[in-house]
Amino acid sequence: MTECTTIDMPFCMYDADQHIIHDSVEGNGILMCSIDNLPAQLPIEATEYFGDMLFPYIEEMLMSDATKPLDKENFSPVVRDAVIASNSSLTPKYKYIQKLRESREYAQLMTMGAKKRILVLGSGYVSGPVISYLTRDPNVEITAVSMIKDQVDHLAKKYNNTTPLAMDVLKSEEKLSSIVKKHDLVVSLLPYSAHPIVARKCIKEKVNLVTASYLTPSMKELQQSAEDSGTTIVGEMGLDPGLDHMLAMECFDKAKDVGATVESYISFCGGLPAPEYSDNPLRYKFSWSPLGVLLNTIQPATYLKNGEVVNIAAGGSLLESVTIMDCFPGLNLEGFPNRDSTKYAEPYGIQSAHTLMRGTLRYKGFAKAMSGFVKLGLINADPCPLLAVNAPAVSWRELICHLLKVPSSTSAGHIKEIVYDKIGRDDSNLEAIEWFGLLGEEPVPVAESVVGALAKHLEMMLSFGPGERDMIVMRNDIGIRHPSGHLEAKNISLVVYGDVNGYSAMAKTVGYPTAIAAKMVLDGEIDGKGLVIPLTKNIYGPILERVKKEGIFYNSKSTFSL
Ligand SMILES: NC(=O)C1=CN([C@@H]2O[C@H](COP(=O)(O)OP(=O)(O)OC[C@H]3O[C@@H](n4cnc5c(N)ncnc54)[C@H](OP(=O)(O)O)[C@@H]3O)[C@@H](O)[C@H]2O)C=CC1
Ligand SMILES: N[C@@H](CCCC[NH3+])C(=O)O
Ligand SMILES: O=C(O)CCC(=O)C(=O)O
Repeated sequence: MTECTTIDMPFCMYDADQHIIHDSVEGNGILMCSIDNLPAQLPIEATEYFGDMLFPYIEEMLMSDATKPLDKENFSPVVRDAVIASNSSLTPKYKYIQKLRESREYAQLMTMGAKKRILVLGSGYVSGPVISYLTRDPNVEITAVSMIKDQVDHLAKKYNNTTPLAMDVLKSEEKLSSIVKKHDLVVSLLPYSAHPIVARKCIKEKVNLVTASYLTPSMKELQQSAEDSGTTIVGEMGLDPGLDHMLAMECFDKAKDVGATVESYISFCGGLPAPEYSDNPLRYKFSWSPLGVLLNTIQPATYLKNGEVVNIAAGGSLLESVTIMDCFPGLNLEGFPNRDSTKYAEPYGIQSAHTLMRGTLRYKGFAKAMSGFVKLGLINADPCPLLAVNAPAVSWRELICHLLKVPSSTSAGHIKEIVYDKIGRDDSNLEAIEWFGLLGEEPVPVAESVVGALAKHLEMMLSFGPGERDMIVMRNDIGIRHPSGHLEAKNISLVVYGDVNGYSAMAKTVGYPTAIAAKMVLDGEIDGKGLVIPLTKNIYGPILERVKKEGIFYNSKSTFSL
């Protein structure tokens, strides 16, 4: 139907052979009635009858408690049988709806025909270029999945051959399996903690998987089962980790080819606002998962410096190990170590290096302001029932009182004094805490943890506005000893700016390598089984070449000394 019939003209005739609609009820065709304003046209008797039937049940419905499980409610059978969903699940009588939905989605997927199907999980900061790149091939069909329907619907409207699907991947594992099975490849751009669940489904269904995320211990546990099932699981395929590995390996392999030895490797990378948009106390705006950014500040770190292993404890100590970085002298940068760098000595094949360090770059001032948040207990991922969805709302001031174990009736001046002591009586840190409203009356967002709430709060204050852009800066410094005895100090710089009102630099430098790798897996260009990261020439060679076509360029310089 191209339009609805009306109360005055309730019928029309559709002649499918001729593909014409006419008002007459005579002649060939199907008699159609598609009035779209029926509820407003119900006769008054029907409304009254319905009201009379409903009335006896109103009181028990009003008195019910929606947070209680259905079987704990004292409902009459009529009301109980009318409850379609309770506590986020369909009630037993209505479980069939899930089956109907699945068969509809399955039918939709099947209409995609003989094309290659890719399941893209997550529609956050870096997903755009992944879908954009993959849908350039008209033979690729994407199913884009995320929790919020509007977000995936938006992606589906923006890109060709993209079908949206809103679901919570972690709450519907059975459904996830059935969807994975219907695809040729999965690209997971979910928060990294979700990847092992997705990877297990992929292994079970023998569907290859690509992520931009670190291969964490729980991913590494899957090595054997992935190999046994013949599944390829590509990880660390973004910017950092990702392009950093590829640029390093290209350099190491070239050094080895000429009989040289790599003595040191230092790699720093930062996703930053372009300098003109760094005007806040953290000098930072989010271009990728805010929770990921915040949690990274309390990770432990290990690196090798001049032959000595340096360990930095978890809980924020790395913010104290910050150093001024002069690698891009026009930028006021600082750097701190990122995770365990030493574990790359072997996969990089540079076991003899005396220095091996990976780190994070920020504008100067980030680490100090962030350390104030750490000291107040705001970067804490433990479950916090105080912030649960059904708990009474709390303000940031009340949360700070709770974290500092002082009564929330404490006067504003006294709270400020206690906070000031807690952060080492640092004026600029106190200013930052006030700037972000953390002593104010604004309600704390609902979240599973304090850091989850802070991530949501900061994301609202530190996102890129219209016309603003981000940048990514990466710098690899490599010391290479040549057979002649000369030491080559080689630096590789990668600087990319976001497109104003287009893709961010982070989305491009994470999304394009991920998408290129996904296409390579799909086309059999990457065919290793088990866990794969981009350290071999057959992988990094084509990717480093292909990202150039997407505007991602790097340059290198060398100086030699004896
Ligand atoms: N290697 C690298 O250089 C980089 C790696 N990454 C990694 O890439 C991945 C994507 O990053 P980014 O886009 O910044 O992350 P975001 O946090 O912006 O996006 C995550 C997406 O996953 C969705 N999601 C979260 N939980 C579920 C769930 N249970 N079911 C369905 N959908 C869910 C989110 O939906 P909603 O928005 O509704 O919550 C959102 O669309 C992350 O793992 C990140 O760590 C990111 C940047 C750089
Ligand atoms: N380490 C850099 C880049 C991270 C990109 C995501 N892995 C930063 O935190 O800004
Ligand atoms: O996805 C991950 O592994 C974590 C995010 C990340 O890449 C990082 O911490 O730099």
